[in-house]
Amino acid sequence: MLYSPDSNVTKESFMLKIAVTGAAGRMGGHLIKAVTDAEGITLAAAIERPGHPMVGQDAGILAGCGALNVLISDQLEASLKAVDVLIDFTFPDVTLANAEICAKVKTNMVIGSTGFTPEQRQQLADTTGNIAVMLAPNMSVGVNACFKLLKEAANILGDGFDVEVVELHHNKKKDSPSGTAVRMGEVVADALGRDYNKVANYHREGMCGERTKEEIGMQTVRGGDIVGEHTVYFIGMGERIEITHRAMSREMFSRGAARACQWIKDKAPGMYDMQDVLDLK
Ligand SMILES: NC(=O)C1=CN([C@@H]2O[C@H](COP(=O)(O)OP(=O)(O)OC[C@H]3O[C@@H](n4cnc5c(N)ncnc54)[C@H](OP(=O)(O)O)[C@@H]3O)[C@@H](O)[C@H]2O)C=CC1
Ligand SMILES: O=C(O)C1=N[C@H](C(=O)O)C[C@H](O)C1
Repeated sequence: MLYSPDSNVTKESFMLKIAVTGAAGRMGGHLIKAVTDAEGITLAAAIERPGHPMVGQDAGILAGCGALNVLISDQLEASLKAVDVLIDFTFPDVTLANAEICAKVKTNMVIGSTGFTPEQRQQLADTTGNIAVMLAPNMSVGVNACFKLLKEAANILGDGFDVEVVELHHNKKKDSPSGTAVRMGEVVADALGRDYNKVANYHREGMCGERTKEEIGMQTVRGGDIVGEHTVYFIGMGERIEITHRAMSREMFSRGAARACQWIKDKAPGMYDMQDVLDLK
C-alpha cells in the first residue's frame, strides 16, 4: 500500500524506523541528522552507553537539528522493539554485543565501526546469521570508487610496483591503521594474488632489512582534526602513481549510512558491504 495524504494513517507509519548507537559520538550527530534529512526513513531511537551524560537528552537537540522527541536511551534491546534497522558506529566489542541483541530481536544492521580483527569479523558473521548486515569501513561514494580504481591499478601494474598505504586521521582515533586503509591493502593484495594478513608490514625501525617485493607497507599519521585521508602509492623505477581520497567532512559517511538503511531493509540474511549498496561489484 502506498502512502496517501487522504488516508487516516500517518506518513510516519510508512517510514523505515532507524536507531543509532554511539549517538553522542563524533559520527552520532551526523547520523541522526542524515536519518532525519533522508526520504522514507525516520529516527526512532538513539542509544548511548549506560552512564553517558547525554542519556535522557533529545537526540535532535544534540545533533543540532531541533527537537525530535527522541530521547537518548541506554537500553538497546527495549528500544529496538519499534525499529527496522540499527546504525552502529561505535567500537568492535560494543558492535559485537549490539549484534547479539539485533540477532535476538531480528533487526537488520548497518555497521560503520572499524578496528575488527579477522576473528572478530568472523564472530560478527557467525552471530548475525539470521539478519542482514551491511559492514563497511567507509560509507563515502569516493572511497568506494577508490576501491574499484585500486583493483584496476593493481591488475594493470602487477608485481613490478611497490605498494605502500598511508593514512592520516584526527588525534582521537582509537584504531590503527584505519579500517579504510586495511580494506585498501586487502583490495590490492587480492588483485595481486597475495594474502593481506601475510604481506602487510605495519612497522619499520632500525636495521629491519630491505623491503621485500611482496610486502604492502601500512603507515599511520595521527594529529589535530583531520577527518580522514588515504593514499595508496604504487612505486616503480622512475615513476610513481598515487591514488588519494581526502574527506573534508563526516557528512558523506552519514549520508552513505542512511542510503544503506533503505537498501538493506528487505535483503536476505547475510553479510554485505558498501560495494553492494552502490552496485560497484
Ligand atoms: N564506516 C565509516 O564510514 C566510518 C566509520 N567510522 C568509525 O566509527 C566508529 C566511531 O567513530 P567516532 O564517532 O569518531 O567515535 P566516538 O568515540 O566519537 O563515538 C563513539 C560513541 O559510542 C559511544 N559508546 C561507547 N559504548 C557504547 C555502547 N555500549 N552503546 C552505545 N554507545 C556507546 C561512545 O561513548 P563514550 O565516548 O562515552 O565511550 C561514543 O559516544 C569508529 O570505529 C570509526 O573508525 C568513523 C567515520 C566513518
Ligand atoms: O575514525 C574515523 O574518524 C574514521 N574511520 C574510518 C576508518 O577507520 O577507515 C573511516 C574514516 O576515514 C573516518
